[in-house]
Amino acid sequence: MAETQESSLKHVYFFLEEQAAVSPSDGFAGAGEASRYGTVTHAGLEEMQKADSAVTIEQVAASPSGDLPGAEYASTYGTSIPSGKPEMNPLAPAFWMRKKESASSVPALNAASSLVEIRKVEGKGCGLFAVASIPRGTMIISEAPLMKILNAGIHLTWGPYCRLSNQDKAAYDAMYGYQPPSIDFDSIARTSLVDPFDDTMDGGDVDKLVAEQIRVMSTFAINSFNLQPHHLGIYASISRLNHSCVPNVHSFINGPLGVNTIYATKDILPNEELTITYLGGRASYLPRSKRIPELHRKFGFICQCSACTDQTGASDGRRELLDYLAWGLNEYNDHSTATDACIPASHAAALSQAEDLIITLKQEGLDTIELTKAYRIASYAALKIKNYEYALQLAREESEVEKYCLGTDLRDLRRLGIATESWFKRIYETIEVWEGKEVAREYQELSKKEKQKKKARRYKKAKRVAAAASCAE
Ligand SMILES: C[S@@+](CC[C@H](N)C(=O)[O-])C[C@H]1O[C@@H](n2cnc3c(N)ncnc32)[C@H](O)[C@@H]1O
Repeated sequence: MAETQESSLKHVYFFLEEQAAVSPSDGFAGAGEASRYGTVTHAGLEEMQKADSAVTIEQVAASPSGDLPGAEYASTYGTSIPSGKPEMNPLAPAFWMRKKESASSVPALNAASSLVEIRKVEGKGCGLFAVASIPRGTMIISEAPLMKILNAGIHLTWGPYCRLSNQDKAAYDAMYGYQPPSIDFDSIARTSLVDPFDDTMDGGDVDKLVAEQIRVMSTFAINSFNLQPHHLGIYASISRLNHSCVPNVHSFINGPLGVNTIYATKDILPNEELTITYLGGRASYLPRSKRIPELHRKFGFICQCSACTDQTGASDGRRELLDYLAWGLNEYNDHSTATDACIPASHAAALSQAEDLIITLKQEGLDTIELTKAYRIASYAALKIKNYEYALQLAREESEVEKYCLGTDLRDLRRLGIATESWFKRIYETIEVWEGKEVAREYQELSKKEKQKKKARRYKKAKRVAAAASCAE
């Protein structure tokens, strides 16, 4: 059991690796980081779920954000991104820009949402912008992929592209494209896609065809998301989301629904740009001096977000602290000894460290999916020291963040036993084992009441926001 718990702990911070799914949402930590923070696949979570204990830290490894664009080309095309990482672009290393100017004409967005529209943005091509006030927790877009391919090779884009309807082809053709110089698109096209024995084409025809295939492949490369477990997908609207190191929306690939959902993780004002993070895992916590070159190397742009332009050092200081806190909590388990100052050696110390992590994430504006995992660890530690009320309060906080990042249709997470709902169940079971049925029932009642109070407060706030918005109009 000790071994199971420890290996599970390795995954507590899998989300740190994940949020990339860049989305093109959900990150870009280097391959070397994988062993330190661990990554969790659905299969891995299922394994973790098998461990049987009243409360084990595997339950802490909560909500997946495994929606990020695929890393799966890595093996085929030689990038160093480990498979399964939620990176926005599997072909990321060393992109060079192919057609930034293509954004000069703004294509009509077949909007998957009436809350956003596509606009040109100076220096970024196009992006998605709010056309109304969008309160935190709003599901802004729910979109099926325009096209998806098996993540076994970029050459697989050509066939599905040719079969797109004219309308979908037009949406695809309007998208932004890069050619990563690290990938030899030309030889992929000539060896995998052109029949060398076809003598009906002359050399000029072949070159034209190859150029067209390269265009299609490079568009897919920069705009695709990782659809677990085996596909990559490109979205007419969602692939238009630009990056910020302080994002205001979260992308979640909801497998059972077959859609990518975009939720507002902050209150968004009319005309504000919607942004996701292309960075995941520890890469999010890099100081700007390292983050900026990393984004440039992988995506070909210089990030000008508020964190990257902060010259005061405050943002860098917080990210350094986040890295320290998160790494230590990742190493924490029921048997931790303080071999390193940042690894909590007791549950009380872990609780305090997780609280610091929560506060710092909020201060840095990273109050998105990472926060659910921080709450889960804090709740786990509180439960271990038998502070049941606090454990439940932290679980309710987690549940709220889960809702505003992922929504409520979480069939996959429930099936895997990693949704907050399952964590609540585990807390009650643990109380029952340790304190008896009656006490567990009392806590359940108490938590129900607190949930209702919270709901009433949320409702009042939503009414206030709606009233303020109608006054402004
Ligand atoms: C998935 S596309 C995003 C949509 C794209 N801007 C468009 O016009 O369709 C990714 C590309 O957008 C641009 N981009 C994304 N975020 C950016 C940012 N914060 N600053 C500048 N360019 C950015 C980069 O060129 C990047 O390679």
